[in-house]
Amino acid sequence: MKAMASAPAKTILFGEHSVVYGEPAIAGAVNKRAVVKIRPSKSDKSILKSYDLNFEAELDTENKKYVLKKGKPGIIRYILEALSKVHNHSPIEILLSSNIPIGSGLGSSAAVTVATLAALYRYHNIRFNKKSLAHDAHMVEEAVQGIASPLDTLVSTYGGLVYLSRNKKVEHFKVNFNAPFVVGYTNKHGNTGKMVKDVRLLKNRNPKVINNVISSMGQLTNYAKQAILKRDFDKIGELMNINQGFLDVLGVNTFELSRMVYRARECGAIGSKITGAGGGGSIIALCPNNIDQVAEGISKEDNVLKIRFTRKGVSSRVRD
Ligand SMILES: Nc1ncnc2c1ncn2[C@@H]1O[C@H](COP(=O)(O)OP(=O)(O)O)[C@@H](O)[C@H]1O
Ligand SMILES: C[C@@](O)(CCOP(=O)(O)O)CC(=O)O
Ligand SMILES: [Mg+2]
Repeated sequence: MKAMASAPAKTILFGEHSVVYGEPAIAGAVNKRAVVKIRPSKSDKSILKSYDLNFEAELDTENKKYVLKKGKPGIIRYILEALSKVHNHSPIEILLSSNIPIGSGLGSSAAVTVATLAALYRYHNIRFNKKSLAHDAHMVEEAVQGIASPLDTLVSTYGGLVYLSRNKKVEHFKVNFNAPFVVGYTNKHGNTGKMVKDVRLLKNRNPKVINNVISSMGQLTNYAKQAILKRDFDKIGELMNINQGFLDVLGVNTFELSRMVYRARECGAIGSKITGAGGGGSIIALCPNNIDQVAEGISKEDNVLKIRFTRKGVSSRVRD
């Protein structure tokens, strides 16, 4: 029996970090995916391989440990945590492919987690639905990172452009929002777990100021929801720029992210902001009239990722 599953990356338009404190957020699945294939191992060891990420590890699924043969370990923790929830420790081979830039604010950890869990459920013939999968994947991200909102795993599971409300209700935007966005990413990576913890420490040291900022970010997300429904690009852009200011206040901005944010605006973007946890990683720029100029401007010193929003969430199948 072989099982495979794939899940999309995402980009957060509004509400990263504040969503961790229960504020609303808006994020969309994008056309970059993580693919996980599982089959019985040819030896008595469980093996994890990724040619795309250039790593290989032997997994001790019972003790959540691994021996790294090649590459960087980070993402393995999400896979081991997923295995500890579902797998019976029989020796398996896991092959991970992904075209999502990793540690770049585009939700590679969520996509890998969702795809791994879905492939495992298929492999073990365990019934699941999107609701249970999104929940389990959120638990994995929380266990690995210490703190995590349900946003990334929800979007990666369901696909589409999603509004997550204060009371954790998921609404799918019906608008055709195949909007003119450019994503720029730097070679300096961020680490979500660390950034989320740093924001918490800042908030603990300055509760009155930071609590107000976080609730303003929630308010801003609700204004953005209205602007998206009306396809009012000027308003969306203005709100993205305010959101960027708030993210700077939270301490997740960097020199490289700022460079991309301002370069995008200089080249005609009507809004640009960090997307994801920051501390490195990506920005998103709204540029309805000049995508090419903005992409060219960013690519002078950083990288551009061509994205499209996609309705396609997780997908999975088995083969005998
Ligand atoms: N080349 C790499 N190989 C394996 N894991 C990596 C590599 N680069 C970063 N990681 C790990 O991948 C994870 C990325 O998750 P996260 O920080 O949430 O960023 P994102 O989800 O935006 O990609 C982190 O645990 C990080 O340590
Ligand atoms: C900062 C945060 O809001 C989003 C993190 O996204 P990413 O892992 O950087 O893609 C954290 C979370 O929602 O759990
Ligand atoms: Mg992540």
